[in-house]
Amino acid sequence: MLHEPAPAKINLALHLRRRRPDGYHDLESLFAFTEFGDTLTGEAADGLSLTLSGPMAAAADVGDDNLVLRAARALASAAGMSAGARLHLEKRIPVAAGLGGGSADAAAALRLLNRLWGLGWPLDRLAALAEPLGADVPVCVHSQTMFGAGKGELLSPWPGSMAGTPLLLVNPRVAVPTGPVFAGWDRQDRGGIDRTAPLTALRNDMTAAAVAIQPVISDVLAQLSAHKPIVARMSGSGATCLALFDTNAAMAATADALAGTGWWICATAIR
Ligand SMILES: C[C@](O)(CO)[C@H](O)COP(=O)(O)OP(=O)(O)OC[C@H]1O[C@@H](n2ccc(N)nc2=O)[C@H](O)[C@@H]1O
Ligand SMILES: Nc1ncnc2c1ncn2[C@@H]1O[C@H](COP(=O)(O)OP(=O)(O)OP(=O)(O)O)[C@@H](O)[C@H]1O
Repeated sequence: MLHEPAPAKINLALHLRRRRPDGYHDLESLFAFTEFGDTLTGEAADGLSLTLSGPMAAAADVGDDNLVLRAARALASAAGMSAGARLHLEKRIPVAAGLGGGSADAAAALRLLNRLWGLGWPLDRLAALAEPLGADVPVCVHSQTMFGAGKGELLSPWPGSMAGTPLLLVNPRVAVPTGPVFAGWDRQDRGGIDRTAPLTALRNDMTAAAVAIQPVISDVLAQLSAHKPIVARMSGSGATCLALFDTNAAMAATADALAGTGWWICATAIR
């Protein structure tokens, strides 16, 4: 039995640049990954199957459309073989939450099946195959802090490590679909990411459009900011917001203070 972690993705910064003729958006993002995530397990089998368990399994129960299965079929087809694997997903990442959950699962499937089927493909080759599965899937194949441009698939290394930095994730238990948030962007290019700037000088340009759809997101950001984190910011298209802290004690105190809200709260760290 093979095990593969599917770390949740966060956008420490997300700067939108322009709407493209194909309807997608060129962006710049500082992507990072968390110690928290889903877990995919798999073993050899004749046909392809997927079972789900875990706190968020119901929302990810989308049958043949599951990104794990779509990734498996894409890899088998590219490798010229028939897809055979018995897969199981422990689903913990909230769905439609800005944490790239489905993308993380698709990427985990590519890494796991690359091993199970003895393909030996390098990560860059898996990431190229991942592009049609979703804009976040290539970076999830790497699952490490990276700078992304284009739709998010033009990846380059981010110098320095933030691994171990205490991180709080808070989702007000509302699902936010990605497309409508992009559509609500005011199309003002506020500039790309200055790689030498401190995190606090960077932005998530999707925040206003997401707040227009789910106003509770501004409450989450206000409550996190009140506890003086290094930075508090929405991730992706929301509604999950993240806060980075200097110490685990400061993170835990903030988690305690928000416990009464009924929001989904996850105390973790950057991986
Ligand atoms: C918001 C982010 O999560 C930030 O990391 C990503 O840009 C979105 O990644 P994703 O969910 O994997 O996106 P996809 O599944 O490829 O696209 C969902 C929808 O978002 C919009 N979309 C996505 C990525 C992008 N660069 N421009 C877009 O306009 C498109 O309307 C698309 O139909
Ligand atoms: N394994 C999966 N886990 C979650 N959602 C999946 C999965 N497979 C397919 N989906 C579909 O993908 C949709 C988006 O879910 P996901 O959690 O990936 O989005 P997200 O957190 O909004 O991502 P992003 O950070 O890119 O905005 C779901 O509504 C669901 O229909």
